[in-house]
Amino acid sequence: MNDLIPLVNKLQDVFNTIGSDTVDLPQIIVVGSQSSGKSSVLENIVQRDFLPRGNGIVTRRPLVLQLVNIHANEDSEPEEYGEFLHASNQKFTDFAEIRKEIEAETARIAGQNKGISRSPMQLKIYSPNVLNLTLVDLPGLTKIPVGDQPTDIENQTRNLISDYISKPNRHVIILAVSAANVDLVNSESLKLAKQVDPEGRRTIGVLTKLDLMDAGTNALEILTGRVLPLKLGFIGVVNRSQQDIVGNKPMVEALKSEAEFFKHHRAYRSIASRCGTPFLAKTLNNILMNHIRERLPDIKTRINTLIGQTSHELMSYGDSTLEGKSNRGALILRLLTKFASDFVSSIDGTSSDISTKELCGGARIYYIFNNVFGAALESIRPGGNLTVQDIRTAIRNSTGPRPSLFVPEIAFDLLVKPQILLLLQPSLRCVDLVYEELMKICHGCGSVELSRYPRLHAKLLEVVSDLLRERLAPTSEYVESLISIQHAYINTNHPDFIGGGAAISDLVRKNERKRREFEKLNRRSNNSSGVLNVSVQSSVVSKDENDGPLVSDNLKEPGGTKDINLHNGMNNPSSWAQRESFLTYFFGSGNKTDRTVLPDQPISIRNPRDIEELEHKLEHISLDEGVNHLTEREELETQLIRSLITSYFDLVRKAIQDTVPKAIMHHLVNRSRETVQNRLVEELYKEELFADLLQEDENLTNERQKCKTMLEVYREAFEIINEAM
Ligand SMILES: Nc1nc2c(ncn2[C@@H]2O[C@H](COP(=O)(O)OP(=O)(O)OP(=O)(O)O)[C@@H](O)[C@H]2O)c(=O)[nH]1
Repeated sequence: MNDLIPLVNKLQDVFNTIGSDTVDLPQIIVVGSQSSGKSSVLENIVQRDFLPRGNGIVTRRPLVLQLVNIHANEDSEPEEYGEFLHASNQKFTDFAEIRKEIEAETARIAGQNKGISRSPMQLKIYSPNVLNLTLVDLPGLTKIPVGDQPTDIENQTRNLISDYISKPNRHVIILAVSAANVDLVNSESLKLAKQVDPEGRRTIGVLTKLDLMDAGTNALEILTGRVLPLKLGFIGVVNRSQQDIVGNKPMVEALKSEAEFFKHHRAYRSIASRCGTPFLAKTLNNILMNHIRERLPDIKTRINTLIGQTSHELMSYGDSTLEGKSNRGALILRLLTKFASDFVSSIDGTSSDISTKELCGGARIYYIFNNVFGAALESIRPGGNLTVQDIRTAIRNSTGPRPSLFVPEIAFDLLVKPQILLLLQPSLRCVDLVYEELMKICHGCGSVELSRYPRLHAKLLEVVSDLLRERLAPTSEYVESLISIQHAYINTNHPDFIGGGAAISDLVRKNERKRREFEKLNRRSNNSSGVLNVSVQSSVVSKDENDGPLVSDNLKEPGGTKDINLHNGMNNPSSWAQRESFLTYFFGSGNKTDRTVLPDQPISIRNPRDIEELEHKLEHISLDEGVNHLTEREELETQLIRSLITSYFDLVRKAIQDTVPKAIMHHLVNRSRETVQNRLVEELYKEELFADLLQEDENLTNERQKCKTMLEVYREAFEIINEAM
């Protein structure tokens, strides 16, 4: 077994380096009748005296013996010691103590009087002279119960042994021990082994006590396989007798006597080389070796793969010795061109490593335009921040000292302009988001090769970041100016705005209906009583041809006592402005005097006292009255203003939604995309910078070295495996 130790140790190193499990050697399980010599055989295999032996039943609990190889050190031989699972804090360096502990622990669990127990005792022996192997000594089979043993002792031990030797997943070698001085036909161990290993592939027959056979008899027939054929054969051994043990006969001596026995025995002489404990050990060695060999092809394949992977990794780090001075410029040019083209292709979506998991590069910019920016604009509610009072105040203020005859253009301007400014913040945010995205794209560029040169990589990032930053300000300014442009001039002649006027026409139509009803009422009340009404009437002409010219808007001064007809065209509204658009009428045609025509019309006052009353009334209009109570007309005006604001804002929003992404693409994305390569060359392709830029990353140098070392280890391991196979 010692021959195997160096190989297995070397293999163990291989396993350690490739991070694989240890070589899982088969368990060797010793099975036999009571006192057949099982413990003696086991001790011979381990070549240490440590198991209790004696006449009668000795092994009364399964003993699971794990041998652990500890590497011999160049300077010193490591200490051999044993450790029990039940007393794991105690190191047994004296093997006689181990024997005593086994006896004591057996007695503790299985009692003093021949009783047996299924509960296994675990013992680990650490030694430089052992293989990592598990050996199991089991209680011997017995037919007649003695001492404390139960009546079904035979069944109990049989089941116990079966459990150990029939484990289907575990590779188990059965050492079926039979004493030669008992008829082999009655060998319980062989019977049991046959049950679990009918073809005899993993059973070694061990015949003990050949020295105790009756005079004139021998076991030659059995040992030569003529009685019971086993693939691994029968091996005869002569262990130490009870007398030898009592007399402390050393193991070496015992081995010598055994060899002598076979050499001089008449019957066994011819097969002496295939008898005895050394041959048994050698056979076990071969079995273990074959087992290892079976596993080697797998390990070899694994090492081969590792060699391939590691070589590939090593190549990716590049060869430190290759880059001579003459190649530097070409290398830098290649790396920066690659970086620039990575940047461009990420934006264009032509990059080779396009993700299918998440949006990347240009697609994210598209997402910003359509989803983020689009949603931000959609979420703005034009006029949402304007109260009725705001609108009314604006109207009043914009009319100055004149009565508010019509919804004035100034009020509309005043109110719609701040709404347009609401588009500024999301537009600028859109620029920022795209800028950030381009930054991200630039940080995502670069190859494994580039990672070798952290300084070059950092410089590339710096130059592209500078370029992007340079483009950010003009882009933001341009976008800001897009809003300012919209803010600068309110184009009420915009064709889309007139489309928005349809809503107003509805409003106008409603008002017309109300006006007619009101007129009827008014006429009736004028005829019947002298109730004073101040009625300011204005007419509007709808653009809607079906509607024809419409007259609307009545201003009814609160508590007014007299009709003031401000509008001389009232009697024949279609005579003026019939062909004018609603808006031209409403806001004038750009000429302020047009708008003031109507109030300049003579006011018909029927009674001079009415004027006095009016003046009196004006003096007493309280502020509250003026602010809190909306007249019908004011309500209409407010509604109109609101729908006009919405209509106008919508068309501006559309324009902004369209032009901002275009501006960003032109000023920021395309510009940087087009100039990146030239800029990089301009800034970095300078002879004096080459040395600094191409300074290699220290980590990478270390990685390369580690990789090289690993490759050597794998190659060495590969050689070891090749030798072993
Ligand atoms: N002369 C002689 N005695 C042997 C031989 N093998 C074992 N013995 C003796 O037989 C007795 C039993 O040996 P063990 O090795 O304890 O047998 P075992 O099978 O382990 O016994 P249990 O554990 O009690 O079942 C001991 O006294 C041994 O000295 C042998 O080949 N020749």
